[in-house]
Amino acid sequence: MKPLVHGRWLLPALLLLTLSLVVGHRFMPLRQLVLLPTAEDVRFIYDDTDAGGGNRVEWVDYDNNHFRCTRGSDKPSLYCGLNLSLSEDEVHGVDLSGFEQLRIDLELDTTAPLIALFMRNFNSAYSTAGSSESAQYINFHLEPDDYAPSVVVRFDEFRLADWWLNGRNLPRQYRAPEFSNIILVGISLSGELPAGPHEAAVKRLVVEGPWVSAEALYLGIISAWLTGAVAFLLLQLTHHYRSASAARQQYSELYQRHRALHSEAQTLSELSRRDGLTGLLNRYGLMQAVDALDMSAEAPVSLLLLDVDHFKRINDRRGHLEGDNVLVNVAQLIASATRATDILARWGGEEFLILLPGISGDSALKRGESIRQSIFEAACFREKSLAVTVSVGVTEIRPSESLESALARADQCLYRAKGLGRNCCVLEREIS
Ligand SMILES: Nc1nc2c(ncn2[C@@H]2O[C@H](COP(=O)(O)OP(=O)(O)OP(=O)(O)O)[C@@H](O)[C@H]2O)c(=O)[nH]1
Repeated sequence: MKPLVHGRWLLPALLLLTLSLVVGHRFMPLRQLVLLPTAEDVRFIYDDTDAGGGNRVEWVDYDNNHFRCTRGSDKPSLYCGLNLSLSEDEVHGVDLSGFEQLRIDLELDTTAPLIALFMRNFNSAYSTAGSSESAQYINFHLEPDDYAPSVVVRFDEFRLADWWLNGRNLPRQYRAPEFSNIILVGISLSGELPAGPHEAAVKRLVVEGPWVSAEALYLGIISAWLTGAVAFLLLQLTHHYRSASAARQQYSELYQRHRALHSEAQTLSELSRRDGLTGLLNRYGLMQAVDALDMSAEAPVSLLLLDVDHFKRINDRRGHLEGDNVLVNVAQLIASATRATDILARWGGEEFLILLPGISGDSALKRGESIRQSIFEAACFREKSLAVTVSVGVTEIRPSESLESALARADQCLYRAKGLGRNCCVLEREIS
């Protein structure tokens, strides 16, 4: 399974993306909502005549929101301005809470000491339908130094007017400006207007704010990182689990193969030590068995060298296959006449070698005699009218003597047995 290579690039890429979002968010163009002019804007001008004031308002150019306030000198100057309605029923307004500032493009020709920008927010918690006066009055006063063709006022600069707040006994949460349901936006030439005409044209009224609030952005980034981290951990866990399973599977397969090879090697090793026809040890197997034998601990150790008599004749008369059978039967007879601790080997064609640990030369002679007898009388040969006999050379291996040396003596004994007419055993002593 491939490791998660792409993970190397993913982390720097995500860090870069996060950094870009955090930094880029500050420089992203703001979302805008144009309040004026719009195709269906509803606006009207007003003055303080009914309140006993001395200001008179009139349109100079309705299409361009251009109005004039003329101050009469005999009465007080209260207010005079232009309102923009954002609600048909003065109850359902526009939610501006996602915005951050108000931008107003103005053309002014006035010496008014103040220009009030204001909004009204309807909330049934403190407002009554049909009474626009009950909607929150949120305002900000521009002073002459602030007058400019384009003025921006942040929402956090707006305040609730004291005259609206006083006497209402509102709970604390309603004593701060709300922008969630604005039903009216207005501009008013305020303060003590100098006598004479004052003109203002509202070219454009726009609210602006980020497409995504900083709070939502950071929350989104944190959520994305947390989700990513959990997903990454899960992927890692799955990856490691699969790798571990694959490794376990591989280990198990290798172990099975190792066991099969081991058993095969044991079989081959065993085969390499055995004679293919009789199943007795071959020369190589015998040497290994002798190497493993502690001669001094097992002393005395005797050696029998046994040869089938006139075997060539058997082969010639009964065929090679029958000759093989004779060799197999002789091996079986030898095996059944010996102990498990004795070491049996096929030494050559029709020659067998028997090592008898813990057995002296005299006892070995008796054993050789017993083996010779059992072969001579074997029913398996008599049944086939086969006269199978063996001659045996017997010797006791001397302390520290090599096998080759003892074998040479046993061979002499065997030669002597053949000379004595075969089908007999000769002990080394008998020829010395
Ligand atoms: N069938 C068979 N014959 C074998 C095998 N190995 C050797 N021989 C034969 O054994 C015979 C041994 O003959 P000789 O060495 O002349 O000995 P012998 O006929 O037994 O005579 P003596 O040893 O003097 O009694 C040969 O003919 C070999 O071909 C074998 O594995 N199978």
